[in-house]
Amino acid sequence: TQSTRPQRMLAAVQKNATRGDPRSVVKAIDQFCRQKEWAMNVGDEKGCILDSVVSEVNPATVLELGTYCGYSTVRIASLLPPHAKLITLEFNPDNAVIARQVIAWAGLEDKIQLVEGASGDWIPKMKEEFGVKTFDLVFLDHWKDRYLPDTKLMEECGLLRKGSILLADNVICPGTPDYLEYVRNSPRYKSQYFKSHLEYTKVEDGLEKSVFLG
Ligand SMILES: CNc1ncnc2c1ncn2[C@@H]1O[C@H](/C=C/CNC(=O)c2cc(-c3ccc(F)cc3)cc(O)c2O)[C@@H](O)[C@H]1O
Ligand SMILES: [Mg+2]
Repeated sequence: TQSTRPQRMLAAVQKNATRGDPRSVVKAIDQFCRQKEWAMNVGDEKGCILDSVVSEVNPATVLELGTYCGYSTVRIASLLPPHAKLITLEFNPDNAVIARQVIAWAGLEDKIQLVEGASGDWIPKMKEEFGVKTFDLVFLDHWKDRYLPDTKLMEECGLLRKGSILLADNVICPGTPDYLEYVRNSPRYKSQYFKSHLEYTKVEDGLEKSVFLG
């Protein structure tokens, strides 16, 4: 039976990366996507911007919306201080199966909680289910038309505090126009655009970093 792209990506990790070495997992996926098959990971170029924001924020609690195969999950978790926690939401069970194995290969299971389900269902339950008060950093990389509704939901559920950082992928390509308009014009956010390129291509894309002002 035909394999899927996530399955082939996982095979590339298991073949080329060293168990317990997150950077080698990231490198193996980037090589697979450059040399074999494009895939919608945040990638190495935008990944460096992601790394610098994570290092600057030094978050104790991180929420990722849209795990996919776990590339950015591993990238973020590899930079977290001890005892920091990353919760990542993924509603496609096939992708979740792959992501769990990528996370395990990187040896980051202790820092990452992959929750299977939809962001809209889980955001309202974060406090009661996971004992999370607020998130220091949220990485948005799921369906692009869900960035805005989920951001409003996080506000309503009190999951953002003064200084919480939202970092959104793909604000140019495929684009998240309603989200961009909101964070750039709302008095409750201070927003900044980091120009880059769509993963593994020369097409323009970028990350939007938005500080919640409370
Ligand atoms: C809505 N709530 C949700 N809750 C939980 N998981 C959710 C989810 N929405 C989507 N997901 C999951 O996130 C992942 C979806 C990510 C969507 N990303 C994109 O569409 C995307 C697409 C591109 C892209 C860019 C150019 C192009 F020509 C083709 C594709 C580039 C990217 O970097 C992207 O992130 C899947 O694993 C999906 O199952
Ligand atoms: Mg993306």
